[in-house]
Parts: sequence; C-alpha cells; structure tokens
Amino acid sequence: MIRLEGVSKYFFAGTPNQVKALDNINLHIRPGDFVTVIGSNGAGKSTLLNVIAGVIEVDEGRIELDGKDVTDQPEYRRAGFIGYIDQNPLASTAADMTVEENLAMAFMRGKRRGLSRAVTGSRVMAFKNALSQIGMGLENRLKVPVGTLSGGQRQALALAMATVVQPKLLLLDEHTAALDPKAARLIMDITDRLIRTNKLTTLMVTHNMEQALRYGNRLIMMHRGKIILDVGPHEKQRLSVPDLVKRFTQSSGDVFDDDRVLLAQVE
Ligand SMILES: Nc1ncnc2c1ncn2[C@@H]1O[C@H](COP(=O)(O)OP(=O)(O)OP(=O)(O)O)[C@@H](O)[C@H]1O
Repeated sequence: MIRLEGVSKYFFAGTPNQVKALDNINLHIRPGDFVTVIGSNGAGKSTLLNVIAGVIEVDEGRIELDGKDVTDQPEYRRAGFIGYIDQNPLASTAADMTVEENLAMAFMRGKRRGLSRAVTGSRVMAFKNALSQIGMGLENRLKVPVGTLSGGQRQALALAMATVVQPKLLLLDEHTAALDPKAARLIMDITDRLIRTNKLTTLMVTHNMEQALRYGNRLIMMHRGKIILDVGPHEKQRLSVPDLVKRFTQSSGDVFDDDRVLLAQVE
C-alpha cells in the first residue's frame, strides 16, 4: 500500500545547523494497518507524515502508494487520496465557513470542479452520513459557522472531512493533543471506531504511550530520524508503558527525554 525506501530529509542542509530529520527510512504499511508512531523530541515523526503527505519534499529515497511512485507528486495531488489532520483544530477546519461548506471543500479535494458546485442535494446526504458516523449530532448543524464550534467538535468535523471520501491513507499528527482530556478521549474513541468500521489504513503520531499501545495493530518508535522499534499486534498486546521505555533505551542507547510523553501517562 505505502512503501518508503531509503527516505532521508535534511533541514538547513550544508550549514553548521544541518539536521537529518529522516535518516534512511524504510517502511512498508499494508492495507488496513493502523500504525501508531511514538518517539523522542524532534525524532522526525511530523516530518515522516509530512513527506508522505507531500507537504515536505524528500532529499533522498522514494515513496510509493499502491505501487505508484508519488515521490515528486505535489501535496494538492496527494490530498485527493490522503486525509491529514494535525493537532490544531483551527488549522484543520475553516472557521468562517459553515459545517457543510467545510465538508464540501473536503469532498472536492483532488477533483477538478469549483467549490460553487459542491453543496448539492446528493452531497448533503453524503455529508450527513459522514457526520452521523461521528456521533456528535453535527449532521443537524450543517449551516452553523465552524468558528462557533468547540475544539473537540472541530476535530470531529476534521475527521468527517478526512473520511467523507474514503482516503487510501489517513495521517493523524497528535490530533487530540490540543484538546482537554475529556474531549481528547472522545475524539480518540471516534477515531478508532471510524478506522475500524471503514478499515482505514492509518498512521497516527501520539505523545501518549498508553494510547500508542491501546490503539492500532502496529507500533513504531522513532529516534533521531530513524525507526528504532517496529512491533506487530501480538507483541504490542503484551507490552506495557515501562516495557516501551526500556525498549527505547535498549534500542537507542539514550534516555527517553520527551516530558510530554512521560507526563501523558498520568493524564
Ligand atoms: N521546517 C523545519 N525547518 C527546520 N528544521 C525542522 C523543520 N521541521 C522539523 N525540523 C527539525 O527536524 C527534526 C525533526 O522534527 P519533527 O518535527 O519531525 O520531530 P517530531 O518527532 O515530530 O518532534 P516533536 O514530538 O518534538 O514534535 C527536529 O530537529 C526539528 O527541529
């Protein structure tokens, strides 16, 4: 489904501040995989999602989606088949547009027609259907400006937008991190249900190790631009948070230094 071969990404290349954010990444994600991604500060997790989405160009290596080389494909072309949500509810939805206009925009992603033709009767049915899967009653608030919704409702809408047209791949970059704990749990439950029901192939970055262990069928851990741990469903089920911290130290030779990750365990 998605395959990364020898992918590297540098920032400030050729300067004293050069950072190798991705260091020869090889990764194969199979259809229906729900992969959680965890790692230390600046490990390269967001960069990994960004190169897959086409937001950032790679310096070395290639990216294949469904056997097709998409390495040089721009972000707007990939947006037609990749859903992407980051942690900022203000960025994932447009405040001055209504719920249905936001969905219309998402529905038109990767298609050629103009936005003006987007909100039609049959599409409203599709929007209502996507929103009712979320289960927050937003299907009854289609005309409401998104700026009046809570952060949790906006991330729920972002999930509906990312899935109103079934994406080949869903990328989630700490999409619950900016929410209060109750809203974060709700959005995570909705996310898990959507992924299972629609069998969505998903890559989810989280700073919460418990979340990384509880959800998905595979877990990868990153450190300094490399994947240092890749565990499948059976091993993942048996791992605890202290096991993960220990495995990090064994694989990296470093001490786990991300306070957010460690503090998240007592949320
Ligand atoms: N646009 C950029 N310009 C320069 N350096 C960048 C840029 N984006 C990321 N980096 C650097 O690349 C490295 C990887 O960053 P990235 O954001 O991918 O890590 P991360 O694992 O998501 O970190 P965190 O969990 O702390 O958000 C870091 O050293 C970071 O400072």
